[in-house]
Amino acid sequence: MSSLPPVKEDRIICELPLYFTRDAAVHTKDSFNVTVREASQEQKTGSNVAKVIVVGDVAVGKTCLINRFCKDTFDRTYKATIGVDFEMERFEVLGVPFNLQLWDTAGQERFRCIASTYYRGAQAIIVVFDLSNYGSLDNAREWLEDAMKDNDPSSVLLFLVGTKKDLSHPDQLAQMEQEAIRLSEEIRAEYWAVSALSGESVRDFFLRVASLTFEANVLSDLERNNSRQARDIISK
Ligand SMILES: Nc1nc2c(ncn2[C@@H]2O[C@H](COP(=O)(O)OP(=O)(O)OP(=O)(O)O)[C@@H](O)[C@H]2O)c(=O)[nH]1
Repeated sequence: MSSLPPVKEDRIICELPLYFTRDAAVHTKDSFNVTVREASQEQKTGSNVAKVIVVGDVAVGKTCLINRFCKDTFDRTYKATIGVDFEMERFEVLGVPFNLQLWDTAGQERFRCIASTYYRGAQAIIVVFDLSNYGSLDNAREWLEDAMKDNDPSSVLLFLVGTKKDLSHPDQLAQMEQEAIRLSEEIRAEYWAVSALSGESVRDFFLRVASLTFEANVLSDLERNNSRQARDIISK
């Protein structure tokens, strides 16, 4: 396993459980595309996969963020996501194969209905806003509430991600980050600031998502096994 840069402490806002979440995940690089229909069927494959949905205002940079990580590309031309797009990314966490299903949803109002039908069963929600656009941070809470409707708040990991860090003037950035950190504390999300253009923090961010979702899956497997064993003992 290659060693990874340590996670910056100042990015860890809320107290998520930390058993083996540091430097644990490795991106195995052989990502693959499947259709949304195939992905929907794959949702039931169990603890070696986590569903992650990416939501946020139109043109905040959701697709670019995913493409920077999955394909190491960046496109300056805006192409709206229609409904949802899907990427499956492979990792190894502590040597164990693990997949992230990344659901890139449309920010445009007219596609919101279609996109929201894919929210159910998310293990992590990434709410994206644009660090050069105050309005997109204002709307982050509404996106989160929408994405939470069909999910269990006690088991979903939340991330608040400010994109386009390269565009922000330092003064504006400081003010936006202050506001974003306040919101992330309130909603118990982990806050990250990234740039898909430069690639800053993108890789660290997704490795963090992989590590935390892997850990959550392992813990819930353990819990299930323990309660099954307890039931077996009681019924004997
Ligand atoms: N400078 C800069 N521009 C960015 C960055 N990320 C995205 N962009 C630009 O912002 C625009 C919108 O990016 P998208 O990734 O398509 O936005 P989106 O959130 O997926 O948009 P919808 O699919 O409509 O919801 C594009 O023109 C990108 O080139 C970034 O980190 N820095």
